[in-house]
Amino acid sequence: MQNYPVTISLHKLLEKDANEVSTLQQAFRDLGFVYLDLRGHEDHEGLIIPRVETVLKIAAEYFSLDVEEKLKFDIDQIGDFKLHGYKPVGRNSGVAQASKDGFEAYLVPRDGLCVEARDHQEIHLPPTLDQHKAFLASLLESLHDVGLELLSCLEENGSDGRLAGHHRRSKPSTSALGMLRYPSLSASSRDIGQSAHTDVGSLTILFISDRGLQVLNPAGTEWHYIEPKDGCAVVNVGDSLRFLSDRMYRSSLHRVVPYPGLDIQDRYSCAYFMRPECDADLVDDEGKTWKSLDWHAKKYSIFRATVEEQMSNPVLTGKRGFVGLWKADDGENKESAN
Ligand SMILES: O=C(O)CCC(=O)C(=O)O
Ligand SMILES: [Fe+2]
Repeated sequence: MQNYPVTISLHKLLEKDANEVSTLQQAFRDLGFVYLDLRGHEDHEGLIIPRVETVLKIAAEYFSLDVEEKLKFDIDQIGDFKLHGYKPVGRNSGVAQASKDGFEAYLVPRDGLCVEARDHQEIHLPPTLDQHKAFLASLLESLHDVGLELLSCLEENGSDGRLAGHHRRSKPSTSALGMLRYPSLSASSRDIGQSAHTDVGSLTILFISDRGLQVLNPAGTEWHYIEPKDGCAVVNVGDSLRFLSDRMYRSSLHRVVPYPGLDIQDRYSCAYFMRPECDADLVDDEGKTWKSLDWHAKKYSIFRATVEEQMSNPVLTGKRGFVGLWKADDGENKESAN
């Protein structure tokens, strides 16, 4: 389906085009996903799209290192909140029953790079990334600004700060830039892709090099592929924005699986995970109030759980007993939601 999801122009949003703003709001109520056309969007640091392309090259250089080298910055060993560092392939549960995930990732936190961290610590990156620290920090800032613009457009009562006000530039948050690599995404392999999940934060601004991303339709019956689109990011709503908007905006399940008939090698993605300030209050579906930081920790413990544990836990998916398992014989037009 070529026009799925809808495409929103950042340029028009910046001009406060009322039609574009209402199309964005409707799309986030219905599906929680849009393409965001960033072509020509430039801030004081330059155009966004070429800078993202540079990040993907930096990511390729970094991921080509030996795994032992990369594990010197193991995300599970740096701090308590899995906000900074390297995640090897296979640490999370996978897309199929009893399988493991098929992607490696490096997460660069915003705190310590763009804003003083809660513990006042500076961030030390692996040498391959450290030489690009200022460049990465500036991209984090630019994408945060894009996110703030989107949030202000989502405030229904005319940009009253109700959403953007929980994501102030100068405040610590769990926001981070993720670089991801899927070494092999093929129906014939077992430990592949990324299992069905909703994002923990407010907005994810995602750049993809290849096919494989799927979103579950609002009826919960069918998976749709989201194809890469030139000059566009894929932007989706996460749990925190769903909670902050009193459940008005949808945080949809999505996953990364093989594309029928394709063996994809080295699929890269780059994501800005925009998340609320650490002490923002979030009220979950059971009426429990969480500090944003604690919601983050809770959710990450579920990503590491087995598929069986996930099935009995509604926190990951918002839907008890459903994790959207993929089967190796899922083919074209057969992407059922199990
Ligand atoms: O790599 C992708 O296309 C999706 C990544 C994603 O959903 C995530 O990291 O939360
Ligand atoms: Fe995601």
